[in-house]
Amino acid sequence: MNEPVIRLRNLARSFEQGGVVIDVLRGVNLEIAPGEVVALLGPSGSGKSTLLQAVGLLEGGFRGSIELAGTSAQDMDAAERTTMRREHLGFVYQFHHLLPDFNAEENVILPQLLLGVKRAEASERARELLGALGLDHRFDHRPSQLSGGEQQRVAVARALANRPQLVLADEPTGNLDEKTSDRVLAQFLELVRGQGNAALVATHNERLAASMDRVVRLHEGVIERETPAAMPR
Ligand SMILES: Nc1ncnc2c1ncn2[C@@H]1O[C@H](COP(=O)(O)OP(=O)(O)OP(=O)(O)O)[C@@H](O)[C@H]1O
Repeated sequence: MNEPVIRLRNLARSFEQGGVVIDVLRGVNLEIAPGEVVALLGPSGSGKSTLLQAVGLLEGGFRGSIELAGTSAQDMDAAERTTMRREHLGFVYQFHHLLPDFNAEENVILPQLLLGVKRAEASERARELLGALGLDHRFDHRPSQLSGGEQQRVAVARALANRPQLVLADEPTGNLDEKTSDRVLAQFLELVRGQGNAALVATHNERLAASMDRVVRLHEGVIERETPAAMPR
């Protein structure tokens, strides 16, 4: 079997608030194979965002182990985590977090420049992705000049620009109306599959989840159920 892009072992995270300790993640075990698209379902407060933050190497304070692309995140310092994120991960959030002073194309070019890609090549890649998402006519629009669905599609293009091995999406279309949300998500999944990226997508949408390769359900900080059966370990 191919080496998983991500391997979580006994991942745990607690928060202390007002002297009370809340165990949000209580021993999560999860592996995602290259190119596998996984839905992360669970009631509000079950720890989906916390799990995505851990996998995205965005926050410390976790117990257990995280291996990304065969490398343990345990001993990485902040600079190494940033490099891992840039090289291996793409992020799509509920709110697009695009840079307001840059146009759509520039927002997709920037993460590539940070990896040392030449401007002309980065521009070509940005246009190819934006074009695939139906935004040919929006290259030079700033985020404020785009609709919510268009903004989110630019965010999708940005997340995929560096061909990440794993795309992390946290309720990626949660702030859009249902029809737009369905359309953007379908495009997102099509692109992810077309490029062979693996993805972990937190969502409340059961129908959408059912269209992915695997559904993982988080309940009170542990993975309660997986459909279809988990990969053999
Ligand atoms: N920095 C923090 N300090 C204290 N508690 C936190 C912190 N971050 C998250 N929590 C708590 O952890 C729990 C899980 O939060 P999380 O955002 O991971 O859930 P979620 O499954 O993503 O929920 P939703 O579907 O509503 O987005 C919540 O009870 C939340 O209050």
